Amino acid sequence: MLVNGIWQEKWQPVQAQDEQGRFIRQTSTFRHWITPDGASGPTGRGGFKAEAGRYHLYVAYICPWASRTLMARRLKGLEAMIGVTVVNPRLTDQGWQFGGFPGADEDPLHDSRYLHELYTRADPQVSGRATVPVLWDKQTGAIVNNESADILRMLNSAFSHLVDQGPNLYPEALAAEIESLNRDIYTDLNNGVYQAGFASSQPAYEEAYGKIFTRLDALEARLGDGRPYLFGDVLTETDIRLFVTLVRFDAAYHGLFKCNRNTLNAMPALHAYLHRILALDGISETVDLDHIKAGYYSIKALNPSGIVPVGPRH
Ligand SMILES: N[C@@H](CCC(=O)N[C@@H](CS)C(=O)NCC(=O)O)C(=O)O
Repeated sequence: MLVNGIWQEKWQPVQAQDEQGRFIRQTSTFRHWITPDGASGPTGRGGFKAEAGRYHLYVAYICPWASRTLMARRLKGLEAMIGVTVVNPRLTDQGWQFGGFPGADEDPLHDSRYLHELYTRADPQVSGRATVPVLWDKQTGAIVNNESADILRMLNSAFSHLVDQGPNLYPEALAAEIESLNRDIYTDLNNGVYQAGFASSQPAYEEAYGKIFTRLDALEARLGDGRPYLFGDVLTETDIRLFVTLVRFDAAYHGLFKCNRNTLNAMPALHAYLHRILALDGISETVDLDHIKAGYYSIKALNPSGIVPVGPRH
């Protein structure tokens, strides 16, 4: 991680913990918003007007948070508006690296070697983790935002006057229900799997494991009434937020993170839901199982041998 703009060599991919051994997720540093006219959004400062070709997304296919933004970019038809660069799935002691793995890109904008160089380019005094996703502004050389929940929401609406495509991922009429289910899915699943995987005590692990499978059982029942998506016929941002965890479940969380009561194959409604979303136009291209497995299984603290399991293949 970075402290006052200096990369810390003793960086460990295991994140902060509380006194009971529970994993604690760090907060994001850059919180500006792209808006149709450049006015400021709910957080951060203004000056980031929606314009074709001005912004660039840095992502990792391994990363569920980054994948949210890739999915939104695809669903909203923004590929021609916003470029994408995919980092190497294996975290190094310098954090995310460009190139050096099939499907990983070099940095097309600054020829950086590591992602943290973008953070210090944007703010020479920055402190914090150099995480993906990063939404970069080519015009001012700034990081607009590195919080996937914000990016997902701004991609839904900021460019609609330029490209009118895809579902409204955040319909006003569902806002309260979306916020509430987002919270449950984040706590129990998106972050819950990391809490299971990075727990450093038996009770912390079991607490996370319990939350994960209670939530999966509830979602299996919810989808069991035949609805295609969580809120019925329309796909929302909540579906994206659930999908990114489900699509990694059997390949990474079941084995490496010990979320192993069952695989998702054993939950028919969730399994069908996962494949329904995967079959949407362009979505399978936002998922790369080789990156996902290589990335998660390169976490030395959890898998010292670095051996990557052969299965599952899809
Ligand atoms: N709050 C961030 C979290 C992003 C995040 O944790 N990304 C991970 C990859 S899955 C990362 O870049 N980790 C590197 C690090 O923590 O140094 C978001 O949702 O955008």
